[in-house]
Amino acid sequence: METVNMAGYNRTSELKAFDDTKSGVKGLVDGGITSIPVIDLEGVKGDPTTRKEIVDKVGDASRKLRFFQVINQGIPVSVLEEMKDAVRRFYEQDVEVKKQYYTRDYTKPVVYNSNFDLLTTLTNSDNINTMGSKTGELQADYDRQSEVKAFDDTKAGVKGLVDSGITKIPRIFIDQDFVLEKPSDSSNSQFSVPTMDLQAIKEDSTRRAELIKQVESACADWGFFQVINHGIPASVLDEMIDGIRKFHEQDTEIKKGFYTRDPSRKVLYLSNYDLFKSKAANWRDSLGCVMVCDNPLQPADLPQVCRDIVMDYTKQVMTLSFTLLELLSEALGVNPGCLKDMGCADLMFLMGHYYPPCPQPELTMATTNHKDSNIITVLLQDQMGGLQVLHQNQWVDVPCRPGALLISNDKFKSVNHRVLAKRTGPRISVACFLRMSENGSRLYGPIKDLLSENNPPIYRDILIKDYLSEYYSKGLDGTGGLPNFKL
Ligand SMILES: O=C(O)CCC(=O)C(=O)O
Ligand SMILES: [Fe+2]
Repeated sequence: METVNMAGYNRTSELKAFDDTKSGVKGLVDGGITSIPVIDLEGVKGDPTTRKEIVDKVGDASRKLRFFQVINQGIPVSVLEEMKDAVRRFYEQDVEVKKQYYTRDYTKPVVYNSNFDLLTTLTNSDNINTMGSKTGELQADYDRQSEVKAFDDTKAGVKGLVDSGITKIPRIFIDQDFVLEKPSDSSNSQFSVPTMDLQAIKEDSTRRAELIKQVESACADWGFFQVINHGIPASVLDEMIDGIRKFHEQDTEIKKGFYTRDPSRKVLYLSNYDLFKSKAANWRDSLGCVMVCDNPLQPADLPQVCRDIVMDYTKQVMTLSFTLLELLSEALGVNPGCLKDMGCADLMFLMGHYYPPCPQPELTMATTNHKDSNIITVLLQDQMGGLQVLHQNQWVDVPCRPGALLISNDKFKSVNHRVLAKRTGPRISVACFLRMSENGSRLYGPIKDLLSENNPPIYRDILIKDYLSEYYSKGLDGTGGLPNFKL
C-alpha cells in the first residue's frame, strides 16, 4: 500500500541525498532497510493502546520507506485470490473482447490501455531546448535558473524568441503538469459563463434588484461574469487592444528601455512576473502600468505608442469599476458604498498581455492556473480565445467580452482561471486589477456586517502588504494568497 503521493516528492533532492551517502544500495541495506515492513491491523478498531501502536508503526514506515504491507486487514484471503484470478482472466481473454475496453478517455467508467501516459511522456529528445543544452539530459537535472536568466537577459520576451524563428520551445517553458493533463480536463462546453446586462441599472428598481440577484449568484457560484452594456464604447476597447499590440510589436530596442522587474517602477515591461519562482514559464509578455495609486504616474511616463488610449481606457474602467463595486456591495447585502469606502479601488494596476503564437502549444501554458490577488479584475480580451475559468471542476472556455472577478469571506469566489497557448496568434488581453493600497496600517478582514454566529470569520485580519508578499512569494500555483491567513 503506497501511502504518499509519489509525484509530490522532491526526487532530485532525494537522489542527491542517496548519492551523498556514497554507500550505495548496500549502505541502505546495512542501515536496516532489509525488508518491507509488515503491519498487523488486528485490533485497529479495538483498544486505544493497540490502535496507538499500529498508528506509530504506520507513521514510522511512512517516514522511512513510504511503503508497507498490511495483514489482518479484514479482506478474506479468498476474495483477494479471486480478485487476482479475475484480473488474470481479463488479460488472458479473447483480444477482440478486451479491445472493447481499450480507451484513453478517462471519463469512461472502465479504461483498459497500455501505459496511461504513453502519448504524453516526453522523450529526452523532445525535451531538448533551443538554448544549447546536451541531448539526453533529464528535465529535472538542467540548470533552470541560468537558462531562465539567459532568457530574461535578452529583454526581448517570448516575442523575441518567436521573432528569432524557433520551432521548439525552450525547456524552461515546458509545463509537465499541463502535458500530463487528461484531454477531458482541457475544456468543457456544457457550461457558459454568466452575463450581466448593466443596462438594467438605468431602468426601474425591479430590474436593478434582479440584476443584483444575478450578480450575487454569479459571484457565489462562479466568481466570474461578463458584462454587456457597460458604457465603454466598442471603439475604446478596440483601440486599447490595438495600443497594447503596438507596444509589443514596436522596435525591440525601444521596448527594452521599459524592461524591468523593479517593483517600485510605475511602468514595467517584462515576460512572466514570476519567471524566477514558477515551475514553468508562460508563453506571454506583459506591459504593466500602475495607473491609480497615492502617487500615480504621469502620462509622459507611459510608452508613447499607447499613451493616450491607456489614459482614456483607465478613466473609463475606473467609472465601470465604481459601478461594479456598488453592485457587488449590494449583492453582499451591505450598503452600496461599502467596498469603495474600504478602499477596494484605491489602486489600479493595468497589464497589457501579449501572447505570441506558440510552436508547441501542447507543452506550455500561456497563463498558468491561478486566482488573482486583488478585489476585482476587469478583463478585456481580443477574439483569439484561450481563456478558461474553472467551474464545478471543469475548465470552461470564456468567449471574448470584459469580465470581473471577486474575493471575499469565501461568500464570493475568487475563480481559478488560465489561458491556453495557441499555434496561432498573437492574442492580446488587458487586465485591470483593482485593490486596496499596500501602504498603510489598516487591517483588512471579513466585512463585520456580514459576520454572525452562523457565519463566523474564516480569515484573520491582515495588512495588505503581508497578504501581497504571501501571494507573490511563489509562482502562480492556483491557490491564491489567502489559505495561510485562515483562522
Ligand atoms: O489574458 C487573460 O485573458 C488573463 C490574464 C490573467 O488572468 C491575469 O493577468 O491575471
Ligand atoms: Fe488572472
